[in-house]
Amino acid sequence: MKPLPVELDSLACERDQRELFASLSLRLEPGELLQVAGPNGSGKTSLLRIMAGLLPPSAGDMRYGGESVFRGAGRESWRQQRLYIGHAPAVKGALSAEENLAWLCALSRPVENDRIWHALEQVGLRGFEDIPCHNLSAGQQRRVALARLYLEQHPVWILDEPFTAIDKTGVAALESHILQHAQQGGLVIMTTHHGLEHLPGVRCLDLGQVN
Ligand SMILES: Nc1ncnc2c1ncn2[C@@H]1O[C@H](COP(=O)(O)OP(=O)(O)OP(=O)(O)O)[C@@H](O)[C@H]1O
Repeated sequence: MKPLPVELDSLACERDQRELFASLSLRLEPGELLQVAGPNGSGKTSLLRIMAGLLPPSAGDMRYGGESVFRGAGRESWRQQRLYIGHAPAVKGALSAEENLAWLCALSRPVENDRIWHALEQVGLRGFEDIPCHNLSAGQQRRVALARLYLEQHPVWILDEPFTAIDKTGVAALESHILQHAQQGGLVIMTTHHGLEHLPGVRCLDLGQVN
C-alpha cells in the first residue's frame, strides 16, 4: 500500500472543558517520521487517538490523501491504512502471544501462523509463543504488541510510547525498524519521552510549545 500525505487542518482538542491544543495544522509526507513531544498532560496521547480516529476532535479536520478520516468512506479506509499501538500493551492475558497476534490481525486481515512466529522471533519472543501473556513480563507483553510492526502491512504507523518497558537492545532494534519503515516510504507518528535526536530526519511537534 502506497502511503499518501496526512494533513491536520486547524485541529483542536478539549478534555474536561480544558483546551489541550487548538488550530493545529501540519502536513506530513510519505517517508516522514514525526515525534509528538511535550510535558505530561500536554495532550500527546489525545492527539494520537484523534489521529487514529478513536477520539473526535473538538474542531478541525484531518485528511489522508485529501479525504477526511472522520467522515464517510474516508473513515473506514483510514482504519485500514493506519496501525495504532497505544501506550498500554492491549494483549489479552489468558491468550498466548501467538493467539493474541492471530486475533489482533484477524480484525483487519487473517495471517498465517508461520508469519506470526517470524514476527515473534523478530521481537525476541522465540520460545514464548505458547505461554499465556499474563505469565510474560511487562517488556515481553509490550513486545507482543510491537510484533504487529513486523506482521501487518499498514503504510501509516501511530505509536504511543513504543519504547516503554523495552530494554536497550530492544530499543535499538525497534528504532532501526521504525527508521526502515520511514525510509521505505511509510509514515510514522509517535510519542516518546525517549530522545530521538540521534535518528536522521525526525520532525518534532512539541505540544508544550503550540499552546
Ligand atoms: N478519558 C479522559 N477523559 C477526560 N480527560 C482525559 C482523559 N484522558 C486524558 N484526559 C486529560 O487530558 C489531558 C491530556 O492527557 P494525555 O494523556 O493526552 O496527555 P499526554 O501528553 O499523553 O501525557 P503523558 O505524557 O503523561 O502520557 C490530561 O490533563 C488528562 O487528564
